[in-house]
Order: sequence, then structure tokens, then C-alpha cells
Amino acid sequence: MSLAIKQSLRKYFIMGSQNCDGDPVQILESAASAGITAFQFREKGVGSLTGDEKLELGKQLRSICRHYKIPFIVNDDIELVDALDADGLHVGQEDQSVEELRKLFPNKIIGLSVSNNFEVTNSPISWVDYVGAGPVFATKTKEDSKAVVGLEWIISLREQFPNLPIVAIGGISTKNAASVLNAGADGVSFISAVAKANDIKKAVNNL
Ligand SMILES: Cc1ncc(COP(=O)(O)OP(=O)(O)O)c(N)n1
Ligand SMILES: Cc1nc(C(=O)O)sc1CCOP(=O)(O)O
Ligand SMILES: [Mg+2]
Repeated sequence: MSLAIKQSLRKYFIMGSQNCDGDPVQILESAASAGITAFQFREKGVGSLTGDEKLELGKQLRSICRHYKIPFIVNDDIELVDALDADGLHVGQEDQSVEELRKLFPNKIIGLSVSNNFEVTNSPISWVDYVGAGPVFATKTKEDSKAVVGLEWIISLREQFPNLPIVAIGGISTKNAASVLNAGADGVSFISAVAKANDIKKAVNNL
């Protein structure tokens, strides 16, 4: 189980329509055909869709993930997990507790964000399938992101948890992705590096 999760975390694309200048369906299709290993539907923030429009976009993105046999993870919106038959969900420290979510979704992938040692110490890490650790570098994509943790924190998290599936997030680009993997992350997650790329296939290949 853990090995499969770690492989899925290797190139983990996160996106919602608010992150895209073009059609999100086309963007995910290009990214999936280029080899992303997981996708998170994060329809959230200024300009994002709600209600039926969000659901309809989610269905189209879900179908692409099914076609390419990559996990489809829903961010925050627990009601969409069943509605879209998602493979899992990702929540942060301020979202619903992972103990409750594990009871609701015993067989789904559950990811939890961690941004500092206090959060790690106070999180039920054993209930989750992976952690999203960051922001590793500065990001403009998430307005309420926490303090930058740097590569050093990824190294120390890996030392503390040798087997925990870890995906790094925040400011990850084709130029710095290798350094993040060398620090001990199992994979990189990214929004703008692919959603805003001029050449999506090249960006995915280089990540
Ligand atoms: C893989 C991954 N890691 C971290 C996050 C951030 O989640 P959260 O802290 O809940 O913030 P929002 O994404 O909900 O704004 C993530 N989404 N994915
Ligand atoms: C969604 C998200 N979560 C973060 C965290 O640190 O938990 S940083 C972030 C935004 C990542 O976008 P980009 O790849 O464009 O920097
Ligand atoms: Mg959240």
C-alpha cells in the first residue's frame, strides 16, 4: 500500500479552474497524457466555481483520471468525495479532523497538510496515507500559505519518519524539483508549474 502511494505522489498535479488561463479539462488531459501520477481537484478561492458548475467540472476531470488510471483526490470538499467517486481526499490542519474522516472513508486515500513541527507532533499521522509538507519555497498561488519551510525541514521530516509517504508542496518548479526529491520527499506537488506552463508536456517531463 505504502509503495503504491509513494509512487502516486511522484508528480502530483493540483488544480482548479481558478488556476487556469485556458480550459482546465484540456490542461488536465495534457498533463495526464504527459505522465502526472496523481491529481487533486482544488476548486477554491477567487474566481472558482461552486455548486453544479463545480460538480460538472469535477466529473470531467474525474473521468480523465480514470482514463489514465491515476488517483483522483478531492481537496477540502468532503461532499464531493462520494459524488465524484474520488479515490481520496486532502485536508489541512484547519479542515475536518482526519480521525473523523478515516471513520467516514475507511478505504479512501487521505492526505494531510503539515507546515511545522508543532503540527506534526499534534497530528494523528498514523491515520493518514500521506502528508503534504510545505510550503517548501515561496508561492503566490495560496494567499494564506504558512511560513516557508525550506529543504532542511523536508530532510528533518524524513529523518523523523523514514517510511512516511511525503509529498512536498509550494513553489515547486522544473528548476527545483530535483532538490526536493534529494531532500527525501517521495514526490512533488505543484499547481502553477503546470497550470501556467506554456508547454505542459515539457513541464511535466521536466518535473
Ligand atoms: C498535497 C497537498 N499538500 C498541501 C495542501 C494544502 O492543503 P490546505 O492546508 O488544506 O490548504 P488548501 O489547499 O485547502 O488551501 C494541498 N492542498 N495538497
Ligand atoms: C495549495 C498549496 N498548499 C500549500 C502548503 O504549503 O500547504 S502551498 C500551495 C500552493 C502551491 O501552488 P504552487 O505550486 O503554484 O506554488
Ligand atoms: Mg484545505
